[in-house]
Amino acid sequence: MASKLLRAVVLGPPGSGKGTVCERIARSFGLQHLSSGQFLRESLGGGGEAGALAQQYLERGLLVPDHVITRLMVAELEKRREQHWLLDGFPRTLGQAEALDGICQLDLVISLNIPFETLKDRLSARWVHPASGRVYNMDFNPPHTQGVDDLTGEPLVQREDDRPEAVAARLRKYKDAAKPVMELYKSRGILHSFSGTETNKIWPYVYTLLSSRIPPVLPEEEH
Ligand SMILES: Nc1ncnc2c1ncn2[C@H]1C[C@H](O)[C@@H](COP(=O)(O)OP(=O)(O)OP(=O)(O)O)O1
Ligand SMILES: Nc1nc2c(ncn2[C@@H]2O[C@H](COP(=O)(O)OP(=O)(O)O)[C@@H](O)[C@H]2O)c(=O)[nH]1
Repeated sequence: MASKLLRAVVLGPPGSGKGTVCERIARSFGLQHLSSGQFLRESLGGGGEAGALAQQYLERGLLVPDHVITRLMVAELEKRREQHWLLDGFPRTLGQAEALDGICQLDLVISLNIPFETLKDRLSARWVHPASGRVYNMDFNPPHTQGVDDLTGEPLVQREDDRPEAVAARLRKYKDAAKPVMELYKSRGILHSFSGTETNKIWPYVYTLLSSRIPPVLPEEEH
């Protein structure tokens, strides 16, 4: 078993289950789940330059410019040089992938390939706790009490860009930006694609792949 630090990325369209799969991997293998969306949300209101810049984009549901997110992610990765990590939401463009290449060598890229109809259904049933980024789904993982976050009891909200009218355009945009990123990782032989409509069915394959690189701290069924 390799002892070097694992550098992994999970790619997939909005609603594909990146956050859900990353949480399971983080728990099962004891590695850090680093979500670019989460870092951006945390940077807002902190008085910093990155936060002020990012806010203008997030308010409008837009991707932030490459240099803003790259600077933020590089700073976070620098703090975690001695840890295994897994990226969720970054890189999202070829420019970001090239910047990431400048600071590390990726071992593994997991791509979640989920049918469009499934994505639409999931996003319209997604509810989030804005402060923490915790995500619920009214069918798949509902909160204990309807409409409120399990840990804080604060209200859950539906994101504007999860409305069905906004989803198709969002998915198209994702595809255009992600295609060259996937091609890059495929050409390098580190891309592993998983297709299906249910995270629970994809999970055992993801677990097996990860187990070949890093020892698990929890068995597959205890994610
Ligand atoms: N790598 C990135 N490049 C540019 N903008 C980003 C990046 N990551 C996140 N953002 C911005 C734009 C996103 O709309 C916002 C929130 O990100 P995130 O929580 O990952 O949700 P998302 O819009 O990607 O939807 P989803 O969780 O459905 O994939 O942050
Ligand atoms: N019905 C159903 N919902 C799922 C499944 N996997 C994840 N979800 C939900 O689908 C939504 C999108 O998942 P998320 O992990 O946020 O995806 P991301 O946008 O790629 O990070 C969330 O509400 C999840 O709880 C699944 O297998 N079935």
